[in-house]
Amino acid sequence: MLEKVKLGLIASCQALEDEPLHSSFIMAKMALAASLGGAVGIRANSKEDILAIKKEVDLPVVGIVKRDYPDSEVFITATKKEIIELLESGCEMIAMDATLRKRPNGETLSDLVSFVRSEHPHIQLMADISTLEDAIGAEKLGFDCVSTTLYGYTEETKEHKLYDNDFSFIKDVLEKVKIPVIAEGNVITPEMAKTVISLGSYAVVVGGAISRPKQITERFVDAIKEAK
Ligand SMILES: CC(=O)N[C@H](C=O)[C@@H](O)[C@H](O)[C@H](O)COP(=O)(O)O
Repeated sequence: MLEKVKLGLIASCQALEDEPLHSSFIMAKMALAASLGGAVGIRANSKEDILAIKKEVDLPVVGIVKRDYPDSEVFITATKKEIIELLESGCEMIAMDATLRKRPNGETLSDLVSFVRSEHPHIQLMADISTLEDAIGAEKLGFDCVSTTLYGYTEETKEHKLYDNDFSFIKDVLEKVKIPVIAEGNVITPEMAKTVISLGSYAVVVGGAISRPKQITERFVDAIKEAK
């Protein structure tokens, strides 16, 4: 998958149960629209959505399963159960939370990586990181790439947005790891996408700004309010 998405746009097509567009049919159509627009890869949540997307578009998919657990804050591909679902989905790459936080059931990131590597070596692995330490740890564990997905979404980083200080977080990650760094999270304009690629990101993932109409609408409404 990595070869196919180099310097390109990965469109994240996700809608959770509480979102208006929650539907595998709609996510597959979103992916089709993204594909027609020139996206080179899709990021998607759940086996059902990925199966539907795979029928609609011929693009590589990075799959996740979002699931909440009572004993952990980790919710993106948290345990082996989610990995097994993704292995049945036909996705080319699996992304998982690669923060240093405790996982549910006492499972460990290193065991999950070893499981995929030993049993399914053709599947590539993306580390969803929130800090520099996460990125360095993920590279040591043998991930194929890191994505800045969780920067701004953990207790430790919640005050930050990816675009803060001219994308200083991405610059730091790019300096510290050799594996491809993918820019993801709050890339909300084409200019921002261009910036992260010029900084050296391997590819860029854009979600809400493409596939979450509620979020896009709110941005327009807020801008209009400022003009009043
Ligand atoms: C933090 C979290 O749960 N991120 C999720 C990860 O898959 C998605 O909800 C995001 O849409 C995705 O990361 C892309 O980011 P943005 O939608 O900001 O372009």
